[in-house]
Amino acid sequence: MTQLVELKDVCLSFDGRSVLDKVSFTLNKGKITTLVGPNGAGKSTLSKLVLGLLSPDSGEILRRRDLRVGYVPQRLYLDPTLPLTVRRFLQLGKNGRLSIEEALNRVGAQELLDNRMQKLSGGEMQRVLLARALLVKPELLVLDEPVQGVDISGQIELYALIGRLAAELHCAVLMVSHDLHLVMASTHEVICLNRHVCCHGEPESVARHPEFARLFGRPEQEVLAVYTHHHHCDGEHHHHEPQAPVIRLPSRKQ
Ligand SMILES: Nc1ncnc2c1ncn2[C@@H]1O[C@H](COP(=O)(O)OP(=O)(O)OP(=O)(O)O)[C@@H](O)[C@H]1O
Repeated sequence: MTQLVELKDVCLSFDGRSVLDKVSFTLNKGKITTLVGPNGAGKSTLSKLVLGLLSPDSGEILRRRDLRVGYVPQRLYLDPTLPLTVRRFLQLGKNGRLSIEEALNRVGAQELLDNRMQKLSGGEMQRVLLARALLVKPELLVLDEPVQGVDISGQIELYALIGRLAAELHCAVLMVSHDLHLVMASTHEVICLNRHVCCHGEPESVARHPEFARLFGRPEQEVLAVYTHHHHCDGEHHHHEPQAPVIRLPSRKQ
């Protein structure tokens, strides 16, 4: 079965204020789905519904039985005075399906094993959080802003890494992102959310959708080149290379 989670007409209010209205979509094995939308659009809330941390007021969420889920939360508070190494941090979440070493290897962060968590750079921290999410050998990865605190080239690398992990583990990914520019090359589907689903589909079609333009600005206002990665195989080596922009998108205006 490729379908892992299905949301049907999900609604949720906080204190009488509607935050999500009739949201429906499915998450499938091997597919990366990205939620984009402005601040307060309900992206994190929707991720928590998918994870089962919140329940909808109405509508249905069908999850495959015993689904293994890895989660990278939007915020992680670490006591700056706590002497916590990466190894110890990962041991706290360990459940034995993947070793700590293998999880770190998969995210290219094996050399961080004995580093202090509080001393990690933004990109290193995100890799360690991804490694923690991999320990369960997830069938679904839920990543709430997995590139936050990372510079542009680091973001491109992280998105490429997430794409590789989804393919290697053949897992579904639900990712929250603030914008579509850099995530485009690594996602199969985009859901543009503003409390309801404004538009939904392949990244190129969402980028051209009038609702997306209304939320994020018009292409003529300011444009940003989009990174796309191309696969080159010369028989021995497999490369991922940044290429010239193939599509120009509006920058987000708030
Ligand atoms: N536990 C809660 N109680 C009350 N209101 C909440 C709660 N959690 C979220 N909200 C509200 O729900 C709305 C959606 O919040 P959410 O964090 O899901 O948005 P988001 O799209 O992830 O935003 P951002 O991009 O800023 O992270 C916001 O107005 C927020 O204040």
